[in-house]
Amino acid sequence: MSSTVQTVAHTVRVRSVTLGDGPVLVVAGAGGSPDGDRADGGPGPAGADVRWLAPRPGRAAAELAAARAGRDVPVLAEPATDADLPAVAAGADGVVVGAAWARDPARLAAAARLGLPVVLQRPPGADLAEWLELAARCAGAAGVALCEPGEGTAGEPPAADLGLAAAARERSGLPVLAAPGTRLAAATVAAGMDGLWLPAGAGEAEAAAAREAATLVGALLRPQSPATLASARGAIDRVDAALAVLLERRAALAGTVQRLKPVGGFAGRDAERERRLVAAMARRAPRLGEARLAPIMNAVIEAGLRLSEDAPAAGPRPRG
Ligand SMILES: O=C(O)C(=O)C[C@]1(C(=O)O)C=C[C@@H](O)C=C1
Repeated sequence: MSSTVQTVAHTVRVRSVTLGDGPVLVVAGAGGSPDGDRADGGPGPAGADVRWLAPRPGRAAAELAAARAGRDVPVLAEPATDADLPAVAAGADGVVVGAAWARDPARLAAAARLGLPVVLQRPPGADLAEWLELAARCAGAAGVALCEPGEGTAGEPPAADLGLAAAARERSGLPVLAAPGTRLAAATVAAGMDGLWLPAGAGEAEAAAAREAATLVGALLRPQSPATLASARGAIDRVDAALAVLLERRAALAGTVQRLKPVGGFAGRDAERERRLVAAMARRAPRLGEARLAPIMNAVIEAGLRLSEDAPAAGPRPRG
């Protein structure tokens, strides 16, 4: 593939996206069993930042081409056989070394030599030392990212060992993807993971939950240092998304307070309470400080009071 693939320290560039710096990426597609579910080039869930394809033996070229058709999303490919490597090199933006390949030194080396970024899954039962030792053997790769697939429970998609994945990230400095299963998207982002890996079979709802966790939890917990206008605006958009959720929640709570106070609304405004909440916020936002926060919070408070007058029933009813 003629796509640009480059590595910056601790980040791995996969065509148009970067793992390890910037937003948490949603990676969706194949895998999920020790051998990797071999999938066709179907569309995968909408909203994924990266596709993960496990082409069937001998069909890598055709299935990669089908996966690319109509969607400008970077594609990772998990080869089935050694004979598929040239097609992967030609048609994928990164190569996945799945559990079935990771412990085969010749195959690991051959995958790394393709010159693509490598996504190295932790083989079943591998401890941190073994996983990082395998990563160190990826000479020639255009960067290495780790993927923590977790162990499956009966009837459930696998969920990552987040403690192990976080330790791998800290120890190696490499970006790490981890499988959130059906319930741990927010926890996976909070654990510092750089990508959420949704194995084959994940539907639109799981992809949407992953995207939401990447946006909201990422905005709160993931430091960003964007270098381009587009990436800086993307980071602002994520922070604004989190702010919107919090503002809506705050307005509902303020509405509850209005119904609980002896005198609610603008008539019951409490200047001392407002001053104290601004001072408390300034301790978490020292660069903005009280003087800049005060007018912001005044606008927020007044919007809440107006909402409680316009739509008094919209908030939750106080209990007891
Ligand atoms: O805490 C209260 O008394 C409220 O009515 C809530 C609230 C707010 O939105 O935080 C709104 C108006 C008051 O002047 C102070 C604070």
